[in-house]
Amino acid sequence: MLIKTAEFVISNSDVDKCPKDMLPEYAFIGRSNVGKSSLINMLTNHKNLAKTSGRPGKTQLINHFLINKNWFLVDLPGYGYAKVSKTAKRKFQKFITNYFEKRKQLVSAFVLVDIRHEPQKIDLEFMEYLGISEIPFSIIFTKADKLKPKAIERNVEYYCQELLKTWEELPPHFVSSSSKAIGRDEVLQFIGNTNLQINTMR
Ligand SMILES: Nc1nc2c(ncn2[C@@H]2O[C@H](COP(=O)(O)OP(=O)(O)OP(=O)(O)O)[C@@H](O)[C@H]2O)c(=O)[nH]1
Ligand SMILES: [Mg+2]
Repeated sequence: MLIKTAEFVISNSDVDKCPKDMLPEYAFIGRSNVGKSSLINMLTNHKNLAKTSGRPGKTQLINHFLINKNWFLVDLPGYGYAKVSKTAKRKFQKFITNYFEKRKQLVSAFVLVDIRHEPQKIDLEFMEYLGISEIPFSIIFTKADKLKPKAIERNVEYYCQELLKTWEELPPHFVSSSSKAIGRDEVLQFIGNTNLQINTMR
C-alpha cells in the first residue's frame, strides 16, 4: 500500500457529523500519549498532519484524514488520562463508543500499547469491548526505539501469553516506532490486504 496523498478533512465529537462518504476507514485508539497521532504522521510520511504533544490529552476529537482520496485514517483521543474530570471522561467515553458502535465505514481498529509496559487493565478491557462489539482490531506495540531487540521480543511474547489467557486467538500485532519508521511497511501492507472492504453487515 503506497500513500500518495494524505489530507486533513474534519474534526468533531459527533459521529453523525463524520464524513458521509462510504469510504473505508481505520481508527487508532489507545491510552493518551501512547503515540497514535505520531503513528499517523509516520504512516503518511507527514511531520505535522496529526497534532502530537509530549503531554497526554492532545487529541480531543475524532479526526479524519483522507488517504489517496479513497480511504480514511482516523485519529481518536486517548483514554485513561487521569487529569480529566469524571464528567469530561463520561462525555468522552460516550462519543468514542458512539463512534465504534455507529460507524459502518470502520473496517478495523488499531489498539496501540506502549511496548515498554505490562498489559494494562484499561487496554485489555477496551480490547474486550471491541471483541464483544465484533469490531476487528489489531495491536500495535509503540515506541520500539526505546527498547533493545531482545526486550522487544520478550515483551511482545509476554503480552501475547497474557492475551491467550482470555482470547482463543491472538489478533494481528505489529511493532512500531514513529521516530525510526519501524513497522510502517507492515501496517500499510496489512491495510492493503484488507482490500479496503467495508463490512456492510455491521
Ligand atoms: N521515542 C518515541 N517517542 C514517541 C513515539 N511515538 C510517539 N512518541 C512521543 O510520545 C508523545 C505522545 O505522542 P502522540 O502521538 O501525541 O500520542 P497520542 O497517543 O496521540 O496522545 P493523545 O492525543 O494525547 O491521546 C510525544 O512526545 C511523541 O513524540 C515513538 O515511536 N518513539
Ligand atoms: Mg493524539
